[in-house]
Amino acid sequence: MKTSIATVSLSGTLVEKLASIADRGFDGAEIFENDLLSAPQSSAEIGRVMVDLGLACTIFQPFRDFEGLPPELSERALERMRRKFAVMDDLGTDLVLLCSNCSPEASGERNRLVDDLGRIADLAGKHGKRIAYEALAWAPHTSDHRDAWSLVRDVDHPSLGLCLDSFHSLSRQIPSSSIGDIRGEKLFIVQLADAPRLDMDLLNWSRHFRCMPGQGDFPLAEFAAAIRRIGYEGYWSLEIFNDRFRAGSAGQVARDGLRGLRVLEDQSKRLAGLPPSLTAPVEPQHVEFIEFAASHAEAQEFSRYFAALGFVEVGRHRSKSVVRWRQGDINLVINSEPEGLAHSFDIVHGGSVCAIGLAVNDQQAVLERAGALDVQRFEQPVAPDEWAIPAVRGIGGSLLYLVDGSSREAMWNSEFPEPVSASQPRSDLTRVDHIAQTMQYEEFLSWLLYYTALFDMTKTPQLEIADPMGIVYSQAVETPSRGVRFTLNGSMAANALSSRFIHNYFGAGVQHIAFASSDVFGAAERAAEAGLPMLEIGPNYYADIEARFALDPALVERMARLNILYDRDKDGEYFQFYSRAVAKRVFFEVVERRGYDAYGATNATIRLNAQSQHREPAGL
Ligand SMILES: O=C(O)c1ccc(O)c(O)c1
Ligand SMILES: [Mg+2]
Repeated sequence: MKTSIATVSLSGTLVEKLASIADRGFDGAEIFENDLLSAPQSSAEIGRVMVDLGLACTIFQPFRDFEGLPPELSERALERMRRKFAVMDDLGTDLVLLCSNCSPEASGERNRLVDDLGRIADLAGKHGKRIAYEALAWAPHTSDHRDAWSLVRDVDHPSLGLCLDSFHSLSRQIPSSSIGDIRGEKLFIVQLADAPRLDMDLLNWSRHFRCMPGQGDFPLAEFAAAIRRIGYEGYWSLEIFNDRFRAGSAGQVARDGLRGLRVLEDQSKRLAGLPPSLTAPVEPQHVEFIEFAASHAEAQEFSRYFAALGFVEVGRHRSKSVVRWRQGDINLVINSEPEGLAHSFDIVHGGSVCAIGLAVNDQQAVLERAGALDVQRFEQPVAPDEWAIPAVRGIGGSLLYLVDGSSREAMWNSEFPEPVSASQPRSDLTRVDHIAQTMQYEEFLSWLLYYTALFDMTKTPQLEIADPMGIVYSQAVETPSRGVRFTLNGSMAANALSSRFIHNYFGAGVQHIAFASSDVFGAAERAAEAGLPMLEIGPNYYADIEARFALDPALVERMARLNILYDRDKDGEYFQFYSRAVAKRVFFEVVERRGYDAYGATNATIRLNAQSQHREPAGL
């Protein structure tokens, strides 16, 4: 697959954009005219920069408002086009993008459109140039790629072809099967963008909300597969108009773009019956362990919470200052080593989660996919007799260990041989239900793509949750069998809990951990008795759910006493309670799912308000 990205997708000056694009490994770049107009370099100099960087100029764009104009305007537009050909010579491209006409002066009369497109194609041909005609979704006359194709087909000129842009086609829900009618050699360029499904006007949706393949809701794999089936051999070019991306790091956006493109390449090849280009994604089975970095004092605080929740310290590492707590299938590891990654993590963030271990049945497959998708591998020296667990970098510099599902018992026995406590863990908590990670709003889509690209995981729709200090965006990524679930949270509001977390914590990280229980009432009862600092929920909530869900008053009374929250949907019922936060950072949740598959989003507002009671007066 020949890859490209439009310069309009990234932040920075034109030369910086091109450097980031080349750095990440794209084959080419679309030069957006505005970027060129505002650059201090001449077009010839930009052309040389691209050659030096090894980037092809895949297309020069856009050229607007040509076909269907009154004759005198049409002549002027032709002259404008002629001048652009000189710029294209400097840039080293023969391809220019012509957007369907949006001018109020344009006619939609078909014969005129065919004639005009024929004239501009002739002109291009004389200059050795080619024109890719694109139907803008909001254009008054040609807004559908099927219409654009019928014009291109009827003009039937070697210098006129089509540009397919997934945004314009999929925002209008044009069936991708219609691409089958296009002749492959007449498709001059493919532009790709994903987008969230939004109910808004097409132009603003396109100019502000496009995102990288895999970050939105469009059926891009079908779109791309249909293009493969007609034998398209040209560039696949990302064209992402998004305010957030243009405000963010060009390197990160370019990396995510290429990551999304590689995944799309693989998915579309599989759909089109071609050999896949990536190792198939692996479904992580479950969370094998969660590792906390903590000083000795912080370790005591964590231990107090763990013990109250029914965990027991079952082992000490044979050579390191690391202990293992256990209950059910949950392993919590506290690392208080005076050096190494956990220690650096503790210095930066304070006691917190520095690593997560996911059990997988094919470590090698995950590593291969990580390598192909530019996910950073983490390697550290291991002692000769130490169990080496491969890891990749995750959120906020934390680690994601890939634990071999078949040898995990042997791993625990070898690394934590010493039994510590004679007492048995309670059986209130069975497994890790989900892990909530909080990040800057700007990183949100990036981490969403990280999980869904690397693993066999899909995302739920994005939710907006009302924090008393602003809106928090929340979205989950989960495996098909729900063995692993992460919820991602980010906010633009400076004082929302998620933003206070990032501020307090110096970066993105795990904000809470939810454990599954098959007896949430018993678990809450015993945790409270054992002194777990509970998050208290006010009485109005309980009056409301009793009425809203027609619940038995005796049950509601019990929930109120134990601070248990409730939700119900078509699938089933959800019960949940929360601890207070350890050192104002990480907190714990216990959930019982009775057929329910979501995360109690309506209760998140209640929880955020309850937590906001504990906010420090300074606003932290
Ligand atoms: O929003 C626009 O005007 C615009 C311009 C060029 C494109 O290729 C496009 O898809 C949209
Ligand atoms: Mg486009």
